[in-house]
Amino acid sequence: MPTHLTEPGLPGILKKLGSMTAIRDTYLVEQSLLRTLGPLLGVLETSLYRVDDNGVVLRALHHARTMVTEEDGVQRVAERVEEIANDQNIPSAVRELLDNVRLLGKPCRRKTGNDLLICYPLRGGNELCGYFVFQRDREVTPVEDAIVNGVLEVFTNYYELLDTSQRDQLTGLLNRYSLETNLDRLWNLLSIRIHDSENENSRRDKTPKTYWLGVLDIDHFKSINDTYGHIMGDEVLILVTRLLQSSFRQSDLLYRYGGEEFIAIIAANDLESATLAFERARKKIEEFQFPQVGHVTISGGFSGADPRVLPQEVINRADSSLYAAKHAGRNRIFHYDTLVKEGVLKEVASGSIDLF
Ligand SMILES: Nc1nc2c(ncn2[C@@H]2O[C@H](COP(=O)(O)OP(=O)(O)OP(=O)(O)O)[C@@H](O)[C@H]2O)c(=O)[nH]1
Repeated sequence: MPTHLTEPGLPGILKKLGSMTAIRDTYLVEQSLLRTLGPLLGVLETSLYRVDDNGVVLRALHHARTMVTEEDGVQRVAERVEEIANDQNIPSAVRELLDNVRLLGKPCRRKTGNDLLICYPLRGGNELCGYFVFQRDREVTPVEDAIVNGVLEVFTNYYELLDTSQRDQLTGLLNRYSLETNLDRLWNLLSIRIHDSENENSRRDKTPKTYWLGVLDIDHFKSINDTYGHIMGDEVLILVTRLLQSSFRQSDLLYRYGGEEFIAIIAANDLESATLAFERARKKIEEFQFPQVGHVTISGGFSGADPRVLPQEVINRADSSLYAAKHAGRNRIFHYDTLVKEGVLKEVASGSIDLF
C-alpha cells in the first residue's frame, strides 16, 4: 500500500532513533519503533507481535497513519495505536507468515492480493521475542533491508536494557518502579480492553472483561529469614514467584511490590472466578514443600481494577483487605467489597479505609 505522506530521509530516521532511545517506558518504545519504520518503508500500517518462549503471541501492537483534513483545510497526519492482548484475532495469513519466520529464523514474505505481507523476526539475544510485520506493493530493497535490520537491532538492544531496569533482580518480576511509572498507561489499557471486549466486533473474543488487583504477602517472612538465614529467605522468594507465575495466566501481570509483597493484576469474568484464581495461588503455595523451610503461606487482599477508580485507590483497597487477612489469622485472601459489605472494613469519604 503506497503512502502519499512525505517520507523522512536518513537524517529523519536517525532523529527518530534518537527520540526512541530517549524514552524510558518499554511500551512507548515499541510504539516509537513502529512510528520510525512505517514512514521509512513508505507504509501506513505496521504491527509488532510479542511472543513467549514457545512462540505464542502474547500481544500485538498495530500502528496506523492517515491523512486528515482539518476544518481550516490544513492536512495533518493522524496516528492510531491499537493493542490487542492475545492472539485470538490474528488473521490467518499473518499467523502463517509468523510461523514461517519462526521456523526459518529469517525475514519472510507472502502475497496477499496485489500486495506483499512482509515479516521480520525480533530477537532478544538469540531468542525469538517477536515479529515486525507490514504490507506493501513492492519488495524490500537491499538498502531498506539493511536499515530495517539495523533499526530492529537498536530497538531490541535498547528494549532489553530498559526491561532489565524495570525488573527485580532476584525474581525477574517487574518491579515497583515499573508498576508505579506505568500505572496510568496500564489503567488506560484496561479501559481499552474492557471497551473492546464489550464491542460488537469482539463478541467472539473470550478475553474476560473485568480485571482484579491483588496484593499478596508471604506470612511470617521475617521469621523464615531469622530461622533459616537470608539466602534461604531469597530462595523462598524465588520459589513463591515461580508458584505464582505458574498459577496465574501468562497474560496476567505480576509485580514484586516490596520485600515479600507481590501485586497481581488478573483478568477474570466475575468475582467468583477472581476468587478462585487467587485461592488457587494461595493453595498452591500452602501445599508446596519448600526445601528445608517446609510450609510457607501467603495472605492477600484484592479489589476490582476498575479503570474509573484511581489506581492508587485500588491498591489501597487491596492493601487494606490484605491487612484484614493478616488480622484474621493469615493464609487467606480477602475481597475488598465483601469486607466492606460485611462491615469488616469501613470506606470513608476520602477513599481511605478504617479497620473496625
Ligand atoms: N531474604 C530476603 N528477605 C527480605 C527481602 N526483602 C525484605 N526481606 C525481609 O522480609 C521481612 C518482612 O518482615 P515483616 O514485614 O515483619 O513481615 P512478616 O514477618 O512477613 O510478617 P507478616 O507479614 O505480618 O506475616 C523483613 O525481615 C525483611 O528484612 C529480600 O529480598 N530477601
